[in-house]
Amino acid sequence: MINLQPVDRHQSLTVNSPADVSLQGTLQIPGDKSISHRALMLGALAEGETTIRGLLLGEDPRSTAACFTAMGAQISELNTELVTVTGIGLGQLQEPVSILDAGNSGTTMRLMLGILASHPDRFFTVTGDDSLRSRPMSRVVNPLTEMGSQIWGRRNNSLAPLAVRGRELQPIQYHSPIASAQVKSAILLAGLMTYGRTTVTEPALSRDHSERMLRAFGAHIEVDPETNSATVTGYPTLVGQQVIVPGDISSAAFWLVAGAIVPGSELYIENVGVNPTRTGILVALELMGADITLENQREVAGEPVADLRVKHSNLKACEISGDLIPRLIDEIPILAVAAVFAKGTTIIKDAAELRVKESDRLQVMAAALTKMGANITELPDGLEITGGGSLIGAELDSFTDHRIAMSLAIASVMAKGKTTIARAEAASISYPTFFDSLRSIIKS
Ligand SMILES: O=C(O)C1=C[C@@H](OP(=O)(O)O)[C@@H](O)[C@H](O)C1
Ligand SMILES: C=C(OP(=O)(O)O)C(=O)O
Repeated sequence: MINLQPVDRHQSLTVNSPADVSLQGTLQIPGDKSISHRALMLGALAEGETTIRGLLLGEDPRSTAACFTAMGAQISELNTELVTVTGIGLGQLQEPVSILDAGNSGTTMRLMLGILASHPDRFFTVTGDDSLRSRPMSRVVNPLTEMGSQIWGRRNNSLAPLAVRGRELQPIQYHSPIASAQVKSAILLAGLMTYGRTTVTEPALSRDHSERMLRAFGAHIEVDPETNSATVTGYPTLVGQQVIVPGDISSAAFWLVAGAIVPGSELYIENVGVNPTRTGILVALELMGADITLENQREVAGEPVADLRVKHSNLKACEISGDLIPRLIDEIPILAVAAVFAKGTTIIKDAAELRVKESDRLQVMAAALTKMGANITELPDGLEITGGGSLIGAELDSFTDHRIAMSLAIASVMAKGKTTIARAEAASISYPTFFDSLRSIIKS
């Protein structure tokens, strides 16, 4: 029997688990977080009305909606059925009368900086929560400064709170040192309001939702898959669109791993976005020998979608590195849990980026899984995990990181004894109904 105590704000999750259960059922997962942010932002910048179906109702898109409402976009009440954004047209954002708050959301802050920097003569201030105020913004501030923007902040303009005075910018050809969709998107969004052609080249391809959606809204976007570069031509007319947001594969990842590691399980996960720049989790789990099938593959509003079926299987270790990392960057905490139940030693490397997410995810996962009895070593840029196939309950903390809260919750289902996860409510950043869904699939 698993006893999963309810999680409310500021409460702990308690799981009592002798793992004599399996996971069974059909799951609908919430909308894709990356696509939700972009639909709200482009809807605000476009002319006319944008409709969004399937928006993620997590805290992060709520932060984006609040920021753009403060700058004059009309956004209807947020719900999953239908959200309407009445855009105000490219370059027309109003100067907000107060500080813009990106909350916990790196995507909101970084993408928005590109938009704000290119709005001449407006003044903006941007902040976020404790976690976001410690995350590096220089990765977007530097290229935007190269384009001529004026941005000030703590620690040599690299940490929020930030102040921005919008200006007419110059186009650049930027070679990003990191594969980051947030960096790429911030520059492309700045390039929308910059005469000429602005190009971003990245060392490996990161998620391409911005390129797809910008094109759908009417921007001129060229991509070169040979060089991983994307170019935007300034001052297009953006026209409101009908966006349908698929389910978030980063949220589905928790069920894919849970179904794979809990004996006797079978889960069916409907309506999952399977954009190739996001399917690294499927590649990694396939390398580990997971039993996952893609059904009903289709295209919905410019994004590939499928239903996923996962059944328990005996996993084996694998190596996850290189160009695969940006394709599964947010799934590494839950992949570490999978590796605990895989035969052999799994190596995850080239993933130093995890140290500057909502928490230092390498350090936090290594410490939490060590406390649960796993054989895990923190590497400078990754993790080394020798699968032992068993965990014990422990007192854990999410460190207010949503991916950590959910990864440890799945680990706790497989742990013998009682696990508590403090600040488990962090899950609501990207998956407000996560614990209800977990409760619904536990069968004893
Ligand atoms: O562009 C996006 O929507 C995102 C990009 C990724 O961040 P980086 O660009 O920092 O890798 C990812 O971790 C984040 O959850 C969402
Ligand atoms: C890193 C994440 O998001 P963001 O950078 O938008 O805070 C995430 O969702 O795991």
